[in-house]
Amino acid sequence: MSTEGDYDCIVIGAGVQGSFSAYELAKRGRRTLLLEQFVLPHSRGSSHGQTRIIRKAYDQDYYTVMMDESYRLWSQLEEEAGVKLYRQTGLLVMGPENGTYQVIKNTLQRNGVPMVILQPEEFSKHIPHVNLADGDVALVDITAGVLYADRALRAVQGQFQKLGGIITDGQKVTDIRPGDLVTVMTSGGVYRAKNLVVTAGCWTNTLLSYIGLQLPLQVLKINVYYWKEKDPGCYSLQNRFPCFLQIECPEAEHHIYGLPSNEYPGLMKVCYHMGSETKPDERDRQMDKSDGDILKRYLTRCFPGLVPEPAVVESCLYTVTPDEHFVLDCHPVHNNIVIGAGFSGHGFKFGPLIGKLLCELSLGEVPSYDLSPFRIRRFQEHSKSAL
Ligand SMILES: Cc1cc2nc3c(=O)[nH]c(=O)nc-3n(C[C@H](O)[C@H](O)[C@H](O)COP(=O)(O)OP(=O)(O)OC[C@H]3O[C@@H](n4cnc5c(N)ncnc54)[C@H](O)[C@@H]3O)c2cc1C
Ligand SMILES: O=C(O)[C@@H]1CCCC=N1
Repeated sequence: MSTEGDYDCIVIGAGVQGSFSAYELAKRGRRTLLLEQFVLPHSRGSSHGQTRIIRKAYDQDYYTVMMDESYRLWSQLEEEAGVKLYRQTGLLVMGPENGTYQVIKNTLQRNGVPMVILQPEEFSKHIPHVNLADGDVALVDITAGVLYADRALRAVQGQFQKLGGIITDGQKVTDIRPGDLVTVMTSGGVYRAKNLVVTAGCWTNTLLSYIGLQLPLQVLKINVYYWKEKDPGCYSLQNRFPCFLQIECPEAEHHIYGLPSNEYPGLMKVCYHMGSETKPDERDRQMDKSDGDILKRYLTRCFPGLVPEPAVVESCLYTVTPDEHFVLDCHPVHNNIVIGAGFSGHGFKFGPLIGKLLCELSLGEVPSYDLSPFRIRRFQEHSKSAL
């Protein structure tokens, strides 16, 4: 058993959201313990892997507005840690003129986000090697790009430790006792703190079951596919190929997205924004790869420069809420317990801001943004509160 200790705050889960929350708390002078069940770094949750998309192209204003600050916080971390975490590539958004594409375009315009609308007749001049589907239109969110995910986790955890924060990995939290001092039991010790932040990704409901709460969260296994370029480099970051988001296409019910080839030379990451249900500890027993067939059909039609057979397949997990919006809130009864969950496959880019917001909630401050879209009580009819 490790040494017991009292902290101002304990954060459970060292994924992107827990790591940034711990870092913010330490920056604000709080003695903070970050607990992680696996030995770090690990690839069993949602935050591992080389890359993520960062963008302002959203269908809700509040995400676009929040991204303004998130970009600034990412660049602050880059400066503090002396590492490059973001590469601007732009995000090519393609889809039928009406529907989600139009909503995203309106949001970008309303919020003055720099973008380029590509006329179909000049599309291939700007974006070679891509066939814009008949009836589709396209724009580029200029602000968007690639975040180096694994590197970002290393950077934020390193900065947290430099501020005196303690990371205890390889210790699974097995019970939580609420109170003025919250007691957290792990496989290796017992810890106490005035405040607790739960950022446990797909395992959130297991942890919430110790404190009388359940959220309507669905866990999905996402197959992360890389596809070989026929002409190496033709979709590469070095050749200024952008990230892309394909909305509403005949092959797919859900979005398809991709990032330029970079981390594995000659391979481009293209994935389906949907997966099959799993339990977090049984991810590798979920073998459904039907999304691969959807992607093959789409790539054959729209990305003729890729071999339509996956070259590399990795795995990752989404924790999805019914409306795909995050959960950022205090526990309904124990207000010294804060929950950050349900990032629904789009939370990485917000990491630094989520950390700041969860820190503000934890310190009892008025949060910097209106958090009503992220409240637990929106799930009234879904939530199985055992309180
Ligand atoms: C394939 C894929 C592509 C994505 N693409 C994008 C993208 O392009 N842009 C974007 O913005 N977002 C993207 N996302 C989403 C983003 O990566 C997630 O929203 C984010 O990583 C969620 O982080 P988290 O900290 O909530 O969860 P996690 O990273 O899973 O962290 C939770 C941590 O809690 C730990 N934990 C759980 N239970 C316990 C316990 N009992 N005791 C101790 N520790 C515990 C876990 O081990 C884990 O390390 C993508 C996600 C996936 C899977
Ligand atoms: O959040 C993102 O940018 C990616 C791409 C679109 C679907 C989900 N994640």
